[in-house]
Amino acid sequence: MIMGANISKEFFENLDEKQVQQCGIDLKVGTISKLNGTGCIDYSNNDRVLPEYVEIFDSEKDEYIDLEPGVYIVKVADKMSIPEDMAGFAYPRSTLIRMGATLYTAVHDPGYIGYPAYALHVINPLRIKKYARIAQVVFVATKDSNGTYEGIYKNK
Ligand SMILES: O=c1ccn([C@H]2C[C@H](O)[C@@H](COP(=O)(O)OP(=O)(O)OP(=O)(O)O)O2)c(=O)[nH]1
Repeated sequence: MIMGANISKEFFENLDEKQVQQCGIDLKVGTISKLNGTGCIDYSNNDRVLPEYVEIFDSEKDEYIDLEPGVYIVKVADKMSIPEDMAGFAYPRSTLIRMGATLYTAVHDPGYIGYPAYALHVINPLRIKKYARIAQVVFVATKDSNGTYEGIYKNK
């Protein structure tokens, strides 16, 4: 079952009412980075390498950015703390899709705490203004989870 927003808003600090949707929470843009170099993904994580992130926008100090088609990494400005018996799934806002851009997102694990990062695929040129709401996250109850998230992205 998807949690109603009156439950999931408790997983965030400093939310604005505008972010509280019917069954999800809208997430704001924090920073935007370009990718530089080659990533490496393997089985054990021993050889895991993330490409260099070159920050090109920060909602704290910039008003807007005009993005050309390409792939960028967006770090959201909202910190979430997911309970041990829930998981989160983030989607692009439909407004973003209607402008010819989308997000690629993964599972938000039980026990995860932090500011998620998503890949933003800009297909049609796009202006993003500071703290734009670009994603919506929904939370579901998990049954019999195998522990909580303790990986390298926790508290980042
Ligand atoms: O699009 C997403 C989805 C999730 N997360 C956060 C929440 C999630 O709990 C955490 C780790 O995600 P995942 O388990 O997919 O990471 P991994 O690549 O398997 O890394 P690890 O080795 O730390 O498990 O990252 C994001 O930042 N972006």
